[in-house]
Amino acid sequence: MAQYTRVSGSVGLITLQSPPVNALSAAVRQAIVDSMQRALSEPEVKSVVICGQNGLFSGGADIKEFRGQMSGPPLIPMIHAIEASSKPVVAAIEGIALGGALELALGCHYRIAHSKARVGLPEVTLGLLPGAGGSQRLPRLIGVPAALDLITTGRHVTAAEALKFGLVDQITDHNTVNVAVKFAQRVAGQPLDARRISTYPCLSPPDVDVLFEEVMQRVRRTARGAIAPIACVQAVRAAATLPYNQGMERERELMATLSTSGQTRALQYFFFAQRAVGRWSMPSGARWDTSKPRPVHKAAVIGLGTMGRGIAVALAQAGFSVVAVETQEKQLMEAKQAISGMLERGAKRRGVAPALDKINYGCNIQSVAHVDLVIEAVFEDMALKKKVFQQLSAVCKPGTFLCSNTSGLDIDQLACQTRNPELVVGMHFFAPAHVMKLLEVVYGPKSSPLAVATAMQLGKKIGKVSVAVGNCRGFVGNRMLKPYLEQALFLLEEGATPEFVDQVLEEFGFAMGVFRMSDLSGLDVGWKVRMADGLAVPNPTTGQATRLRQGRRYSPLGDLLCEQGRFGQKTGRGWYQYNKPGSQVAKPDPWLHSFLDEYRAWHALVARRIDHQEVLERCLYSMINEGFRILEDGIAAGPEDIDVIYVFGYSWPRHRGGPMFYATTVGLNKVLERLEHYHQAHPDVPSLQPCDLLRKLVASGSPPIQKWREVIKKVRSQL
Ligand SMILES: CCC/C=C/C(=O)SCCNC(=O)CCNC(=O)[C@H](O)C(C)(C)COP(=O)([O-])OP(=O)([O-])OC[C@H]1O[C@@H](n2cnc3c(N)ncnc32)[C@H](O)[C@@H]1OP(=O)([O-])[O-]
Repeated sequence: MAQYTRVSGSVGLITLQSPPVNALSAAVRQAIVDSMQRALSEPEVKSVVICGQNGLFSGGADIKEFRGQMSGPPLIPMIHAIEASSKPVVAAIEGIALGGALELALGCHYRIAHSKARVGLPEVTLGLLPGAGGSQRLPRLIGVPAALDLITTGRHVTAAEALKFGLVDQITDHNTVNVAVKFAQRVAGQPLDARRISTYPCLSPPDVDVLFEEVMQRVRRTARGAIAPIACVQAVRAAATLPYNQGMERERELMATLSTSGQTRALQYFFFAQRAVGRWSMPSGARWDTSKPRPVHKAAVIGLGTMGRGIAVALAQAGFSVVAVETQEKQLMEAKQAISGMLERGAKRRGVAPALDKINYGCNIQSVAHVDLVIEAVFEDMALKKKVFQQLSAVCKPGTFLCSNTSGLDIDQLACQTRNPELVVGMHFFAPAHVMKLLEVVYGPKSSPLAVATAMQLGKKIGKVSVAVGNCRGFVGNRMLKPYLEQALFLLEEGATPEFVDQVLEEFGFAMGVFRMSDLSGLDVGWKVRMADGLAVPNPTTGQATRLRQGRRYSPLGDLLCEQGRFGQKTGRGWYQYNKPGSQVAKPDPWLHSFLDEYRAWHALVARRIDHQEVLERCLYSMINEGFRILEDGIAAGPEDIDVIYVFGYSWPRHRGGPMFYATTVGLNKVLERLEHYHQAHPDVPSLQPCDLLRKLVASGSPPIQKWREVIKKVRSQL
């Protein structure tokens, strides 16, 4: 809705009213059209101001409406009518003007923004382009280079930056609507021809072709298969090379292609999925809206290796007082230097003072006695972690939350070491912890809703997307990674190369294929875990038995590489070779190819030709199958949690929505049928055996992903 009032005698004020973000729903658009007609027909009204209620201009088109048939007046003619108005129209921008809302403001003759407002055209992040004239008006107003930047990245800019670009005419620290109304009174009756952006020529730099070529190359490189950024460049190019009307026609064509693509559906799903994970629930029935967090003022990090350093930086940068503890004197000094460097570089990038004084260092666990929350980040060794939790329980003041950054160990075993197991949760950060957005908050059977709520809130405050998950080996992310890694190794045994497997996965959209990723993370990490589990054994014998461990098929390939000291990038050798240890440029390694040949000969395996489809299906469907098991087990509350974890923590291409959403685009019946096929071919690989939930979803007609929770509830109630 929108409210129309007359203010100061001669100004028609249109206030958008559609909580929570005044999105431009059909009702809002209709109300704008009606209000404009009224303002134009009332002789007393000399000018118009458009604003949004509750200090928020608008979050743009109503994304929920994209799912169904559009109704109500379309945005394009509505904005054209505003621009063509004979009375000046001023946009009073408070809070945000994003997407269609900024396009609406670009149709106005003037734009006045509050100094704290943010504006942007984030349509690209939803798999779209600014398709209500934004791709044609913005370059005409602020020039091609700046428009290309804003439209292809979707980034929000501050009012100050918008003023610098000429995107807004004025910024104010005062009541924006009042300022805009006064402004509207002043400009009433003035000629408007020079204020209609669609009539402006599009000013391009002399080397505009080179610029478009460069931007297109950059976008193709970084898009990882996403089509919207490319369409955005094409639309701006149309603005730069065609008259306005023809440019609008091109915008319409490109928009039509994007809006029917699977990518925009995936990105819209993902937009809501990101918000859904904040509404967490636990199997006990505890929920986000009934569990209050306790404020955390002071936090501690125990163990200052790579993860601990990143966590300390993330906390300090968000304004928390941090006690950083490392018991080895030499490592403490190194960590101190590294953390200060990270804080200084981060502060320089953000143009703020480094938060060096937020961190106090200590080499004794006693120094955490007075903090509100501790994050343990010592080496991934259960015995060591148990000892730390015993010490923490004895040292910390009553009520301190004790969290572990373990990437997969049993939270419950750690909780059992403490006097208050209800205050123990996992906080699984991803490396580098001050950069990566994902945080898995892991609750054990004893974790209280208070502890979960507090960890979730802390995650939010330090800028993480936090997902609450249950306690099991590997939690959600690493548990699903296991079958994916396993299939990749089996494919090598059967005839593929690391380069081919990686190429297929990177073409799918992963930032890195499985082998390049393993080289980056370090092959020794998984090796140590497999040794502790009794899986990796030295000097295996020949024959079938070597490739069977604990009753299931096993590939010792990764162990054999580690036995040769090939730990990946850090040693300069892994699945690839590198110029020197630490180098990131992976090159195919002839040694590795001969090693694979010898391995196959040793085990009497005959290499066969493996195609693109088999690599994708075996790696991805086995991972998706594990995702269904996770849902069945109640470790993740819904598919959105899994998808958010995979996009933010494991570089799953966002335009494919996450593994569970991807399964719906493939078709659940097809995923089931292919899993059955591969399981028949590899009966000793349990991860290929389709899980019950997948079968039940297919049997119930493959409902849309938004309905899965109902089926899951039914499956669980039958257990
Ligand atoms: C021809 C077409 C051309 C135009 C295309 C477009 O305009 S495309 C659009 C271009 N615009 C964008 O891409 C902007 C997308 N939105 C945002 O970036 C952020 O939501 C924000 C910055 C507006 C507010 O951030 P914040 O952290 O303060 O809050 P929050 O994020 O938690 O959201 C609060 C609630 O509002 C909901 N909701 C929000 N926006 C929309 C919407 N447009 N629609 C519907 N709903 C929307 C959101 O789901 C949530 O609901 P819930 O879960 O409570 O039921």
